[in-house]
Order: sequence, then structure tokens, then C-alpha cells
Amino acid sequence: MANQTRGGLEGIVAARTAISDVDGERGELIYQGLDIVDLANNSTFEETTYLVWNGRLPGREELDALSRRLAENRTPPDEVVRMLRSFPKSGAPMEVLRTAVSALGIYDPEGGDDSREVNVRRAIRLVAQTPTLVAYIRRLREGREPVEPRPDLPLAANFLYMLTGEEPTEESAHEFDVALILHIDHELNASAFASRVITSTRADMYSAATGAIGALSGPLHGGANQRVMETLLEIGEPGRAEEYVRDLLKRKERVMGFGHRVYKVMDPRAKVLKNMSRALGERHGNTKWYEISEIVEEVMREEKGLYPNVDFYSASFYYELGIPVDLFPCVFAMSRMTGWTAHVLEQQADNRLIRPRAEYVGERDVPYVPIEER
Ligand SMILES: CC(=O)SCCNC(=O)CCNC(=O)[C@H](O)C(C)(C)COP(=O)(O)OP(=O)(O)OC[C@H]1O[C@@H](n2cnc3c(N)ncnc32)[C@H](O)[C@@H]1OP(=O)(O)O
Ligand SMILES: O=C([O-])CC(=O)C(=O)O
Repeated sequence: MANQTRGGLEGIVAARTAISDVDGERGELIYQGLDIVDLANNSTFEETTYLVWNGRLPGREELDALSRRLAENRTPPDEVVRMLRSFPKSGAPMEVLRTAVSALGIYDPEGGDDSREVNVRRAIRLVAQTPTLVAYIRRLREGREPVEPRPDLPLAANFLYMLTGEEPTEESAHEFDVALILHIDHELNASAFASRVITSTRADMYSAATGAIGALSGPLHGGANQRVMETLLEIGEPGRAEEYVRDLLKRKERVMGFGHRVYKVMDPRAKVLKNMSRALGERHGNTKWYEISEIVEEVMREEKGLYPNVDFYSASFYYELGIPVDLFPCVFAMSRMTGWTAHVLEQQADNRLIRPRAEYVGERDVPYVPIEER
């Protein structure tokens, strides 16, 4: 049996997928064969969702039909919204989102039917309703009424609108849309793998989405974007950045938003987000968070040879957009819902139970000692 000396399944190919691929040496990411930078420059979240689910770009009518269905399905069931109202305001947003997404399964209007057609409709509802849940979580915990979704706005603009009650500028809505495109999928990342393991037992799509949110929430995965911003806020001023990072490293602590299991160079998504973070800061006349980030990046390269991952520059970008810091992982989840549901559909189409082996390192032949004799 192959053994995993360092653990973490490093370098192990554990699934076949056509959804996305990462070239860690060249710093490239493709979705269904298309380069992420091309998609960031030319596509929209809705169009890229079509691509990731269907393996090709849509024609005009196909795109309009999917956009319409995503817009029509934004309102979560009343029962789930009532549940959100009943949660303590102190609940961590990712915990609340995980629980709400799980509850969506109970109120699924097509529950019990596991055909592909129904699962595609489920995927649409999950992608359409997750942003609404995230915006509602924010409003309700602040004691404010939720802002109803607007079906005339694209998904990205509608989310920013539901968050604040104000329509975002065209530029902000466009840049946020690009950030969502960049987060849609990433080969066999931990949360996508979790979604495939759950699906492989023939459990339902909501179980897979709930498990995936749990996996994403950890600070070594999608929870890192929140920790990055907390670090930037603690640094506070560009003049303090260098010393702060060197101190962290001296204490052998990890600097969030750096390093990656697959990329050995800068994450291509981080390059796009870096430019967007600078541009947004400049438009707002506040480049402080960007400037601190740049210094952190330089020190990490010099001291550790580590580069920013997707979570690093998304942090200052989301912060400048006015998104609350502890909502950052939920924003990641909103976009990644497209990727997770694509993995569920792909796994269902050619399923075999995922059940690897473990290398047993415990004792053997241990005699049972009665409790009085221990
Ligand atoms: C969307 C995403 O999930 S992107 C990743 C988001 N996560 C983060 O940004 C958290 C910070 N980064 C990390 O913890 C890691 O780089 C991971 C978990 C992302 C990937 O790490 P792995 O491939 O498992 O590498 P591993 O954890 O074995 O680390 C290798 C070495 O690099 C060091 N290292 C890796 N990342 C960092 C970091 N961010 N800061 C400081 N040191 C680091 C480790 O301390 C370790 O050093 P050692 O061998 O001297 O002990
Ligand atoms: O691929 C990974 O391990 C983590 C990552 O960057 C992602 O999920 O976007």
C-alpha cells in the first residue's frame, strides 16, 4: 500500500475531473479548458457558471435562460428565513450559513428525486439563494430588516445591493463579479474533495454543500481571507508591516494568505485581485490596506520564498467594498457553490464510493484487561 509519510494526500491523484485544472509551476488555472485570466477579462459570473456546469460557453439564449433562472430563484423558503431570525446575533456567519444551507434540503420542493435534471435545478437554487442567505445573515445580526433580492440585477450586483440596500456603482459591481469568477473552482481543493466524498455515498446535494462549507471555513482554506484582513487591521499602518511580519515568522507562526499546496509561484487569481485591490483603493482615496499588503508580500517572498494565494488580495478588496470582515469566507462560499455543485454533478455521473485505506500505526494483539484490573 502506498504510504503517505507527510500526510495530507500531497501529490495523490484522487479523482478525474474536467471542471478545472491548476498548473502549479506556471501559475495557471483553467475552467473547462478556458484560462481564468481570459474569463476574468471577458466573462460574467453567470456565464462562467454555465461553462463550469456544462463544459462549454453558452449561446445568447442559453445564457439568458440561466441568468433568468438564477434571478427567479433568489428567495429562500420562508421557513429558512424564520430560522435565520431565530439564531443568536453572535453566531459566526459561516456557521449560520452552513446550517441554513443544510436546512434548504429539508424544504427542497423536489426532495427525494435524485435525477440529473432535478439536481441541476437544485444547483441553480443553491447558487441563487446562497448570496441571499449571506446578505440576510448580515442584516439580521445588525438588527436590520433584510433587503429583498432584485431580479433585474445580475448576481454580483444584487448581492452588494442586498448587503447595503444601495445599488453599487457599475465599476464596483463589475469588479466584484470578477472576484466571484476567480473563486468558482480550483481542482481538488479540500472543500471540493469533501463534496465528492459525501456525494460518493449517494448522499444528496445539500449534504455535499453543507460539508463543503464546513471544509471551506477553516483558516487553512477559505477562512484565510478573514484572517488576512484581521492581520492587516492589526498592522494598521504601512510603517509597521515589515517588523510585524518578521516577528510573526520568528515565532514560527503562519502568515495567512501565503503558500499553497499546488502553486509554487504566485496564484494567478491573486495577480488579478491585487490589481483590483489597488484600483479600488485609489478610487476610494485609501490605498493603506493595499500598501500594507504589498509590504507583507515583499517580506514573505524575501524571508520564506512564499507567494500570495487567492485569499490575500481578496481581503483588502472586499474590505474596501465595505463587506464585513467575518463575512469574507461566506463570500467565497457564494461563488464556490458553483464549483461544489459542478463536482457533485460530475461525481454523480460516474460514481464509485470513495473509500481509501489508512496505514495503521497503532498497536496489535493488545489483551483485554477487565476494568477492575486496570
Ligand atoms: C483558498 C485556499 O484554500 S488558499 C490557502 C489559504 N490558506 C492560507 O493562506 C493559510 C496559510 N497557508 C498555509 O497554511 C499553507 O501554505 C497551506 C495550508 C495553504 C498549504 O500548505 P502545505 O502544502 O500543506 O504546506 P505545509 O503546511 O506542509 O508547509 C510547508 C512549509 O512552509 C511553511 N509555510 C507554509 N505556508 C506558510 C505561511 N503562510 N506562513 C508561514 N509559513 C508557511 C510551513 O511552516 C512549513 O515549514 P516547515 O517545513 O519549516 O515546517
Ligand atoms: O486548491 C486549494 O488547495 C485551495 C485553493 O486555492 C482553492 O480552493 O481555491
